[in-house]
Amino acid sequence: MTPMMAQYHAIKQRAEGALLFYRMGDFYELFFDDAVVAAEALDITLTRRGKKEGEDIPMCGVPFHAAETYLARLIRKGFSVAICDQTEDPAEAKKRGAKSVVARDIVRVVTPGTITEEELLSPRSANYLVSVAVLGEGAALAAADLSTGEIEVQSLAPTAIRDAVAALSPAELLHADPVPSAIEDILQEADFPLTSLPAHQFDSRSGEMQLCRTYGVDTLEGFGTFARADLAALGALVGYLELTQCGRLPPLRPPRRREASGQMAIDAATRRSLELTQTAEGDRKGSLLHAIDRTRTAAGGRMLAQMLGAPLQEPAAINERLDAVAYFHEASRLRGDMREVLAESPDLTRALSRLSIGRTGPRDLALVTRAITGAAALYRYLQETEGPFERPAILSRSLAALAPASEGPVAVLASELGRALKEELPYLARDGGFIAEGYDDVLDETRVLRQNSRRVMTELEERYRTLTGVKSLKIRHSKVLGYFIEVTQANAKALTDGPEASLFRHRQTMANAMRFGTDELADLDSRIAAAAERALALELGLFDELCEKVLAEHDALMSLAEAVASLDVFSALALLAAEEDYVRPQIDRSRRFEIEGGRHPVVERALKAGSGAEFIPNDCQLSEGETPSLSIVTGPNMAGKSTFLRQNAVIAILAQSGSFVPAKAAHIGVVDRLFSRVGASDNLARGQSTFMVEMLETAAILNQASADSLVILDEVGRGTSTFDGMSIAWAALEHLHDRIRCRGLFATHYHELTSLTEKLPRLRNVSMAVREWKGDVVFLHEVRPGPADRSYGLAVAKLAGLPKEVTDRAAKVLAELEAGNRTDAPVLPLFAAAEPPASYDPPEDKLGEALDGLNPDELTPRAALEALYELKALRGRDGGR
Ligand SMILES: Nc1ncnc2c1ncn2[C@@H]1O[C@H](COP(=O)(O)OP(=O)(O)OP(=O)(O)O)[C@@H](O)[C@H]1O
Repeated sequence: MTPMMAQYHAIKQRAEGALLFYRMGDFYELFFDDAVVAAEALDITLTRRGKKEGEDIPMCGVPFHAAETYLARLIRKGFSVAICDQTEDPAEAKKRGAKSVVARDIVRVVTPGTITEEELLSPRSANYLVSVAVLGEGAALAAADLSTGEIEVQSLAPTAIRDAVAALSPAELLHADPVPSAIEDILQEADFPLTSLPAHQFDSRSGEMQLCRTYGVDTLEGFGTFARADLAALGALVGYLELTQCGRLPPLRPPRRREASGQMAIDAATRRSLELTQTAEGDRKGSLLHAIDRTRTAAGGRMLAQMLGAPLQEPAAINERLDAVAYFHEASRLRGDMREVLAESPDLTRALSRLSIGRTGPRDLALVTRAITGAAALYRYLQETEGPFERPAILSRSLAALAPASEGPVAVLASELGRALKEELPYLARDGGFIAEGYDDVLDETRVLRQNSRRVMTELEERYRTLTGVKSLKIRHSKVLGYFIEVTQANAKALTDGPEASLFRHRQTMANAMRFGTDELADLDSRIAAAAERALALELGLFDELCEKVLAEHDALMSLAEAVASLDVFSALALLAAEEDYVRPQIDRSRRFEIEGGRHPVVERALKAGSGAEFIPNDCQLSEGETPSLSIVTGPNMAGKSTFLRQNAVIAILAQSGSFVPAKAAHIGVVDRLFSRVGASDNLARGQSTFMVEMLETAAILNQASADSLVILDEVGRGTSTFDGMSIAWAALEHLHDRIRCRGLFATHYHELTSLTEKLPRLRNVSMAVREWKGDVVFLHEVRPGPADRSYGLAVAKLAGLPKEVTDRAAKVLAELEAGNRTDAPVLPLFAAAEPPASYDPPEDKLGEALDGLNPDELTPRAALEALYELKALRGRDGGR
């Protein structure tokens, strides 16, 4: 093996699972399997270089200058790449002997979850590296966004991991190897890159030490209290960040605790079915987020996505947000002014992260300046405009965070950066020429010589012309020769044989010209070169100083960036409300769900863009006074059931995220958990039958929903034989009605279910209105009280273009079946066996009633203890009910 290959193998071993980009001259080369994989993924030529054990060594390479593009493609495909650079000057290596290899080392491992480059990141979504730790009964998720320096942790039960992971939608997930059994399934169905780390990296004790090391503290007490699983997840996460960044970590903010308890719980299946932030196909376009996003900054876009992904539960917190939206809703002039500033506001958060890891350039400094001046303008608008009502708390907080942009060190920083930087800036600091004239005296002096060189040269040229009498004599410059004198062959004699011949040294003979040098020129040349070098060194020094000055204000700038994002979000939501005619929802702790004239933002938008058809608004009432109720929705396919179901879930999410809602009026008692199941067919890839998936999901709902939940089910039991499916749907409805007593919407094709309203007092029937016209159906998309009279399946089949023979024949079969059914009413096998009581009485729930009668806020500790004894006793009597 050649010494270079030996070095390659030693380094490759340390790269673990990553592809190794091995720097050779102007290329990053890949060898062996890496080359085969990368050539295929990048669609580049696979060549060979040398042999190992008689076999050709496969190789492919990407040019150093274009490496980022290739890197981006590999990362997008889920690969990790270890960048191995030369760590010494090749000249140094030569000194050790002609055959010695240039020292190289991995300088960074680029993985999907640890990228910071603008080119690799999507500006409007967070890029989360997530680690999951399971320790016995406890589990934790830690998540970091390296591009913003944010890091957070949440403790949860192992059963809650799936939904929490879905909420974060990770760019990369870290887990222990061997895989804890609690997460085996989650990993199996993951559609994001997974990285396994040896189990010892998930050790809570060493995790704690790792965190203390990273944050430079002796104890973590100042950051709050952490469970063992938290420490394990955080420790593994931070350890991995350090490993991949090879020690160059941005200043991470102390881990923040994500309080899942304050949020509306939305499980993974619900997120998928409602297409909150992406469609089933994984596109942003067509998602709810896309339909409502009017933000103008990338950070605002990320904040909105975060809010929509984690709606709140606390009415006070929700109303605080709604106040901010209402403020901008009314103050349309202020909103317009601010949004013009926002449109020009750059992504300060990500620039700060790049600055702190040194992956930055002069343009990021200019970006900081623009961000601060923009923030100052926002501050002025907000401060000086008299609003429609007293400034809401959120906006007052933003105002306070923006204040430093107009005075104090941050404002000083902006003006200093403004003075320091030129208008046109190079991408890299090492290209030089970015510090403005007049900022630094020494630099200016150094530059004078270079700037004057043109004048000095013209003077010199004139002098040499007089001396030699050659009018066409020129002073020119080339990379190889530096400055030189050029005359035509014919004129050369004047220099070689003239009176001043001793002055001129012959340097080069060209076809038509002769080139000469003089001591003066050589001297000037080296002074100019030295000055340029010195100027660059000075500029680089100033660049570092400026970066340090920016980082000294890191925390203030981060708060500034957050305030700008928040103003963007609330003014964007206000604009949305104004443009799309949304209304402020009334939010409280009741169990009401009353929507008047609700609409679906995405379907409405699609209709507008497509046929231009009007969206028909529909009411939805899932409560009677304070008591929750359920609705069964019937009607033919294509009549708009799914849309109606989803729109109400979406309205609840929007409202609790702090947005106005697409409706005429809305009164919603906060929803603690939202379940939505609309079609389960897309899970077939998991290798489970549609029916099995549906049952698993229905089980999850029936086990987890509470009286504060909102449950939306579309055609449960569809994937099995009619009677089985109907029986299950029937029993599930009863359970939701009697035991859980939640709010819910239930779409079904089983018309038999509509008769359940006779037995279940808090169940209603609604249906999608349809008109028949000359044998064809016309969908009115209107929700009306009462069940649908029949299913119109045949009419829809006709609409879909089924051959006429088939629909005619089907009509005959249907008529026969219906005739048969009339004499022979269907018996549901499940209930036929169980003989359901004719008049249905919900079982008595003494324990529940006793609980309902307690108000913890009014109890003394002693009374509480007594109440607890009573409840225990009741449970004993109830036989466990
Ligand atoms: N309220 C509405 N106003 C106007 N058009 C609507 C409305 N609701 C639905 N539509 C239109 O009808 C189409 C079908 O709606 P949707 O998918 O909700 O029907 P469905 O009854 O659930 O059908 P299926 O039972 O086959 O799933 C939508 O794509 C939309 O174009």
